[in-house]
Amino acid sequence: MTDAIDYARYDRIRPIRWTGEALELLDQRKLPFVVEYLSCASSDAVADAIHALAVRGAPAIGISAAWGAVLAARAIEVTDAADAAARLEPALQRLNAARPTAVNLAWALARMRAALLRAQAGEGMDWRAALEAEALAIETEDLAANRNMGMLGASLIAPGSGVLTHCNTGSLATAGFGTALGVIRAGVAQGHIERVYAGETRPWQQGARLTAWELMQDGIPATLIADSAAAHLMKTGVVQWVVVGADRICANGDTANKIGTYQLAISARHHGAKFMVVAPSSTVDMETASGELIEIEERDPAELFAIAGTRTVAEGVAAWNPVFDVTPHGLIDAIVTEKGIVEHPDAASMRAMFPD
Ligand SMILES: CSC[C@H]1O[C@H](OP(=O)(O)O)[C@H](O)[C@@H]1O
Repeated sequence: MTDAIDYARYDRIRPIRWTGEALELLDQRKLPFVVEYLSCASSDAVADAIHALAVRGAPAIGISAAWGAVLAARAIEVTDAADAAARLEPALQRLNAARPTAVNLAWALARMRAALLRAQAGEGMDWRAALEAEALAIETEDLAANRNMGMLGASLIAPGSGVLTHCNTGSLATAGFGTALGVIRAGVAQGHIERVYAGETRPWQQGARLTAWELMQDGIPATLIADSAAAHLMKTGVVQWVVVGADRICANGDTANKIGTYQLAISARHHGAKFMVVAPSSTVDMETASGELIEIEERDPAELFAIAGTRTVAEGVAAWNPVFDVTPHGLIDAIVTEKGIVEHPDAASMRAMFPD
């Protein structure tokens, strides 16, 4: 499924680097003009980097937390795996508390706890080695999933199409290639996608600062739009698909994603554009029945008061800064994961795709 694309050309951007001693994170607060890595030598440093959005993107924060668990394991002086679980738990809790909405964080930490349990049961290698192998597996699986989803999602897009995307869902948000941006990369490579539009994604500007940078690195022509221009763009008829990522997909297909996604879905439906959510199965949370149960992260209102460090708002005004919203499954035409495509998602079709 994935042999038609030269993936090496998309591997230049690596936001997460495990050195064997520390986790190096490409500091996404400084992109696109400063390429600088943050070296995290402890699990708390990783938790801080996730909270501060030095590393962001649902899959990327899950992968980073997994490596954070490896760093925590190295910091505790126990040999017995049974003692390790209890000693490790506070650090895992601090990693999990770094951001609330993306389920990938909790999912990755659950994978690490399960690896520790297997080590405790005496299955094979030393427990610290088992955790390191699990973190590597989580990262490797994510890259393979993205490449597969790219082809699956691109197969839905007819030749000659225009696509609008939101936030950043590329190599910077994952183990590589990206989710929604992976579909765009595959669709462009196959000649299906002729026009790529990226929303700037206020207030953190993931689209303007990160997605535009990734697409220019690829040599893929792209047009940046203000978030507020999206409906007007769709009215002109140049957008056939809106393709976005996800931070948590519920059991009925309701999807939490970057703030502004919900209004894109409403506008897409009004203007006859299709709406695609692309995310690995690590983003699917079958334990959460529907979108109103998802905790929506609210960040410091001050993020709305300045651009690139320059204040643009009068003193004294209040601000409300939710950084995710929920798109109801009825506005989603397709959910693409590495396990396959769920068209017109609802509780039944989601359960059929994710039975256990
Ligand atoms: C493949 S990234 C998924 C998701 O994460 C982003 O949020 P943030 O930049 O705040 O971490 C955005 O919602 C992406 O769609």
